[in-house]
Amino acid sequence: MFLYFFLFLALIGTYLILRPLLIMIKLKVQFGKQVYFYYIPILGVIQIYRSSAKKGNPQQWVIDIITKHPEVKLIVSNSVTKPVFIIVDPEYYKPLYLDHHLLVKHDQSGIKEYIVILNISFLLSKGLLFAEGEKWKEQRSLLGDHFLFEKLKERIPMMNQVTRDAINNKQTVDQVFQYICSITGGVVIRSFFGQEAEGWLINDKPAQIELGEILKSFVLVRFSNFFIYFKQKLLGMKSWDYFIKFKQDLNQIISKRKSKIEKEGRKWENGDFLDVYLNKLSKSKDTQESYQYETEDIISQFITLFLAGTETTGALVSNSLLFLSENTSYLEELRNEAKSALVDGQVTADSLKKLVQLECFLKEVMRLKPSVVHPIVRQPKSDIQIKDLFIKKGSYILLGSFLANINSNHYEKPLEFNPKRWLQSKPIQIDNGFVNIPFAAGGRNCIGQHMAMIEARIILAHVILNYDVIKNPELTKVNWLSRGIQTYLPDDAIRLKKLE
Ligand code: HEM
Repeated sequence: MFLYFFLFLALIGTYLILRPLLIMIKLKVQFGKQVYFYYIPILGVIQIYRSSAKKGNPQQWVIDIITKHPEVKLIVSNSVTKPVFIIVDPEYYKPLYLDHHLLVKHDQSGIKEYIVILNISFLLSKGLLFAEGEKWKEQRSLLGDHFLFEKLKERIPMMNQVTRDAINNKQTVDQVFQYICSITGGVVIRSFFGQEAEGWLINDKPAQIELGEILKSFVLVRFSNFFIYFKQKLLGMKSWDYFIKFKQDLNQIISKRKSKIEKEGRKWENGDFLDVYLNKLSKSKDTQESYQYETEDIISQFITLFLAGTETTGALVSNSLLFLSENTSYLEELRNEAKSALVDGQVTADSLKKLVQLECFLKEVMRLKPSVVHPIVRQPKSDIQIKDLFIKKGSYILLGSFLANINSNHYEKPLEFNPKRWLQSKPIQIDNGFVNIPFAAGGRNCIGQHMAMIEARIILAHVILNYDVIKNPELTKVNWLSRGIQTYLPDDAIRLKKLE
């Protein structure tokens, strides 16, 4: 009896392990050369990305597939017993961006689980990135207008100031990514809390630096395993009390603004996100609105914007500096453009428009080394049919456009770094409007995209006017760090040295 039970379990186990392979074979029969499949029992796509990362670039395996086989529309692999669909053809992923309600964000490495275990749900759950349904809609409509250029341009002087303060403090820079993130993080903090967060220290370090470190350790747990979590718990490394401490700090900052309003009346002179929230908070108490805002909404949204806006924009600027260190003629060209665009040493709303070459440069960097390679992994809420492709509920989906962006069907010499292509009338040969979408597309696209592009232009203009950008002489080959599978980052590749 026991033997039959064991055999039964073994049969089920074998079926589950082989199930993705059967799906891949079926797709191969249906699509022929247009489907590429890569099956590794149980480990699947995680193992493929890991071994590619060990060779210096986690994305190299997919780049190789697309370079050798531009006809591929779909790469299929597995994650334990589930199929993973990497959708390459824009015609297939476009409907999913447009109808984003068909999919749900997948808790990639148990982030929600950790949040519950650690009792730190205030961190992200109410923020835009992870909220779903009505809660997401409400938050998006509350903040949407404040991310439009007309509103953001009021923040341009602050962005100049934060960048120039950082530059004044540093003669040479070795840790370029961290340095740039201290600027992009500073901009998010100031955009959210205005002057109220001036001088905010966490563990005696500037908040924009320490907060980045804390979130990194959180992300490390997210992308690693329980072992690290317990190690941190048992050995007392990077205590989770940090989270509690900065929640207290944030509560204090919010209370300070509230009492200021009580004393001086509501002036709205700050125009920062805290104002937007406090305004909403006071109104939703008076009226019987369906969604009642609380202080935790504010904290959660701040952490979300810091997480979504700091390293992404930081990676864009750092990656741009690497390309500049490899091509000094571009460096000179962009310096000249920046010099002529600045007004009294400041980038203004008008001078931003003159940074045309710089904008093309950033676009080309994002095409080849995107700050977000894929949006967060998705799962269909129920079985879906996209054209002739059927995807079962619960499968994993990685949406494009990184692979479309390096495909010879869409670009001439796709792997060549050529910012000038963006000055051509038709840089993308076949384009359904979804080939070059570094900020995703549709209703769930990046709310911070204009802010990111304004910031990146301002920071890069100031940095190249003040520093020489040098490739790390000790490095023979640039390795690209894998932060999950999301961000592309050159490992310790550049140095900055103040110009005489
Ligand atoms: C170069 C910089 C940036 C890039 C490449 C980028 C890219 C993206 C992408 C691809 C998404 C879609 C993610 C998904 O659906 O899984 C996204 C979402 C988001 N981004 Fe950005 N982002 C950048 C900067 C920023 C900035 C500066 C902010 C705000 C301070 C921001 C805030 C957000 C938020 C809140 C979402 C979630 C939006 C929603 O689900 O409604 N991002 N971003």
